Amino acid sequence: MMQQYLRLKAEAGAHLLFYRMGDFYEMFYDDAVKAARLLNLTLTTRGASNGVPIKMAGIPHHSAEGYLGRLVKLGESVAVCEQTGDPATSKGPVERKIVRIVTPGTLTDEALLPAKADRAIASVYLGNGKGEARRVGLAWLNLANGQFHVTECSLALLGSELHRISPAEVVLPEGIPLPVTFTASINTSPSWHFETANARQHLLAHFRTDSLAGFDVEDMPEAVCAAGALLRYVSGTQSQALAHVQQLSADRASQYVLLDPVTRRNLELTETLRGEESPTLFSTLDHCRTPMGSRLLRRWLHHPLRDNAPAARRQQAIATLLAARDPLALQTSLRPFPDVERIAARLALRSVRPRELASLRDALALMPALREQVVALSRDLDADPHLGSLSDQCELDPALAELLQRAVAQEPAVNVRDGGVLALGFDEELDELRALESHSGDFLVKLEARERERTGIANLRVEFNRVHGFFIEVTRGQTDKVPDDYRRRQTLKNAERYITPELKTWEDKILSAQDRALAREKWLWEQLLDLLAPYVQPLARAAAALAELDVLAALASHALSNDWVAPQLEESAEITIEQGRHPVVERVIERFTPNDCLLSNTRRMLLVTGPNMGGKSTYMRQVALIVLLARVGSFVPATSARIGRIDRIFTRIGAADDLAGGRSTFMMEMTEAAAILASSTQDSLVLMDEIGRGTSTYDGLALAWAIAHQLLMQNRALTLFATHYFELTRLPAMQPEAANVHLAAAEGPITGPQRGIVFLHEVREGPASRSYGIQVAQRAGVPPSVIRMARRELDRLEAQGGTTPQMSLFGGSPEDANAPGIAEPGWDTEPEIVTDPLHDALQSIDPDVLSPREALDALYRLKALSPSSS
Ligand SMILES: Nc1ncnc2c1ncn2[C@@H]1O[C@H](COP(=O)(O)OP(=O)(O)OP(=O)(O)O)[C@@H](O)[C@H]1O
Repeated sequence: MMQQYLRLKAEAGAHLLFYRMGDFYEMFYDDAVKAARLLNLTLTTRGASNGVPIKMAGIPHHSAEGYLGRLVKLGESVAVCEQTGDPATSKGPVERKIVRIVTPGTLTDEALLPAKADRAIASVYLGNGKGEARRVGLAWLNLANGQFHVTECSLALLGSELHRISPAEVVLPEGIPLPVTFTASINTSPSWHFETANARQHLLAHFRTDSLAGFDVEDMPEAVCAAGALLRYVSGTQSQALAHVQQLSADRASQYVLLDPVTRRNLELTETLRGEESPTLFSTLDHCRTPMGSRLLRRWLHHPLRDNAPAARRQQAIATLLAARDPLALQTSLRPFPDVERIAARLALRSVRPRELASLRDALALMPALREQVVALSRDLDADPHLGSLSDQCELDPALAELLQRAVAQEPAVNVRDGGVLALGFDEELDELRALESHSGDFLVKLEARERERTGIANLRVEFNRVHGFFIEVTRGQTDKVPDDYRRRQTLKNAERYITPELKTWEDKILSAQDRALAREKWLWEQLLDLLAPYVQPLARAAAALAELDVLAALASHALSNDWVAPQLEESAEITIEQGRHPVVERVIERFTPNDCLLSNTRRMLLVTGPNMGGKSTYMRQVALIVLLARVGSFVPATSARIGRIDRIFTRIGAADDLAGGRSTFMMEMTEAAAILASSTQDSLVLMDEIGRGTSTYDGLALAWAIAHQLLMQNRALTLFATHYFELTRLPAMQPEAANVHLAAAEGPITGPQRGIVFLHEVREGPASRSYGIQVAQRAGVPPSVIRMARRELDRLEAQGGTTPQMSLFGGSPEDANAPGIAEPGWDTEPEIVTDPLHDALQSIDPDVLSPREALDALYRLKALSPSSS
């Protein structure tokens, strides 16, 4: 047996091997140690190999799904091996085979999949070029709905693309590490699977075509390599052909508004910065009634569209639903629909469950009414072509509904192996076998009456149990009345159990009828799956339409209840928002103050100033989210908005240490800024929040200045630049394409909850007049003695005028910011940094090499340079 195990383990490779033994799946050697640790199982031993006991851990087969789910969540893959031979006829160990491989990216079982999120598997293939010329091919497959995509990008964009696709598992050629940081389960395939000829051949064989021309991927050689290898890997994990994977679609970078990983995180699209599920943009908008709708909404939010036409189609459909005041009615009609998308996929993989087919049957009965509802909408309102085409997509051959009606039991059992899943009348032979079973009750009652009369034993009973089958039970006091043809079957404390020739004959007949009925039902089920196979593609199309209707209705109902409007989509990059709100924050605070935003060809940068807690970050994020929503095709939280074609959204907001990646806060900040400077264009929206604050004031201010300069003059991106450096507010005076705005605040009462400062959260033109840092600190509960001291220090610094590091950097004071005629650093030249002799002297000291005497001298020198000593 161990030989057989070792052969199968070699086949399973790095995957854990669940080795079926009776009612258990056993794991041995290192697999047992690992599984025991991950699943908290008891580690035992069985036999020995070379004198060393073999480690073993096991799980009951009936609870395997739960354990599989836990392992997959931890990023493990499992090869499941079953007994395929008949133990009765086997010589030696019964034949076993690996029947499926469960990996994090190839799940299709409902119990293991999250309902509202996709779990795709991706493969990455690195081309041969160098630097920018090096292309990366990416392919990804969502096995639970059959969608198969490819794309190509530069190495620099690989991280962004992986975050967009968000696969649970990545497959790489053996020996090639993933060249970017990305959290997923990593598995490998032989490198030759990725070779062009092999990969193409595999794809052609799968799609049964002579060329890939029909898929429009001929100009993506690296992606084709990745796709071929991926399909081969995934096929290897399933015991079925991937019949539902019928299309290969090319994603082109120009289709979507590009969002880098940091921006996806900062905008809290589907996960908060703390990694929670809500409140996020997705959790706020997810009024979908079906899981497939929720998954599509999630995909839409991560794929804002660059072109206006497809976004406008969605917007128009939402407007149509709103004009008919119908989103709620449509949502009510959608609610009873099951997850048709995943049912269609499992149908293709022949792993569909009886109850799923029953729910599909019930859903199909509702389909005509739903279609009529959508058609009526588009007809009443001068025909909305998009809604019309979604309704057409939902049209299915009535033969499908009829077949399911005929075949599937009204309330089928959970598993086919339990029987009772096919409807009465579907198959004559099955009905006869079942009739035999159901008549058995009658027969037994009659037999019992007859035997009581024959033996004179009034309390004689005919019964059945799983272990002993049918028997006649006689209490101990009556056993002397038992006739000769009774054979003893079992002795209990107070009774004897018997069998008679007549009862034995009956038992054989019934049990064989049960077996035959089960076998017949299993066979018929397979036939049914064959009959349903041609409907997989139409069902997948209908599921896609249902999902889209669900998302459109959800967005419409959110727009209706929150007063959102349809943004006008423009060809040129511009952002005009009147009375905009933050879509998530407006739901959680009572009175949200709306704000405008204007960014255009002649007003490309807004320098946003204002106190801490004033609302700068909220304002910037709300602008980005309104742009993103508009590009998704949704309505937006504003009284009016005009949003142009934006190619990318970049954000540099706050910063977290990347301790795992070995980068400090400041390093992260600069890495992100570098990426923005390298890639933003005049069609990009850039949010920069307090860049440069992670280092000394001089360095920080100088960097912030230079970065703002570059963004405005070179990249020419539409930029919101929040800063506490007042010096930057001078830019507009020198460069009219920049403008100052600030978040207004007012001095509050000395005491009470509003003490020190009142935040108005209102965006006003012009720079902030002061920073209110001390007032915010006071509100935060910094002790009064510290606040008093800070105030004194501030008064002293202000009295000195122009000696704060910020002011000295560029000369002059912030009050002069917009005053004409002041000598400014040349906009086109580097800002001149005025140095501080005390600071310079300090910098030149290296304490590690000074003798005590030299240290004392240095201290005197510094003291002499200090301003207060003069
Ligand atoms: N427009 C608004 N209307 C009402 N409340 C708002 C508005 N904008 C922000 N707020 C509230 O003010 C709080 C602070 O906002 P935000 O974090 O945007 O300030 P900030 O200026 O970026 O602060 P810091 O500079 O300290 O990061 C938010 O938690 C929010 O509740």
